[in-house]
Amino acid sequence: MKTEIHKIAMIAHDGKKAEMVGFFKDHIAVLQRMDIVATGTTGSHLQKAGLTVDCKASGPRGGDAQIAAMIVDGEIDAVFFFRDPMGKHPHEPDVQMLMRLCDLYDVPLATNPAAGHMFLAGIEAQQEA
Ligand SMILES: O=C(CO)COP(=O)(O)O
Repeated sequence: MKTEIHKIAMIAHDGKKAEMVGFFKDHIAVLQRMDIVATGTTGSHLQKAGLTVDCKASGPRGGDAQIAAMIVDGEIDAVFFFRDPMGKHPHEPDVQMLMRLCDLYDVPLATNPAAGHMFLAGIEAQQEA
């Protein structure tokens, strides 16, 4: 696992987008120092909330797959993917692929806000050290 986190991916299913924006607001200081890539609709929510984000395609139109390719290329240090466990997603194979590649390439993957808070607490502690 990479110990320094510079570039992260942020992705949220529709039922989790409000939580993703709240999460961003809770951690605005540390997140603003990172390069952030996001799936399309998640990214536009984050942009509206004030974050500079590189927006890929919307998830159902291949955005998860684009971010998965970046993981293969070693371009992503951590993924925050707030999944909606109650939703059905037409691009579920892409979602599974992205998560599999996180495991294959040992990229930290937070699938809910509680894990995300712990990740960022760890990153903040590293940056202060
Ligand atoms: O569907 C998603 C993740 O699988 C998220 O995509 P959007 O951010 O474009 O809604």
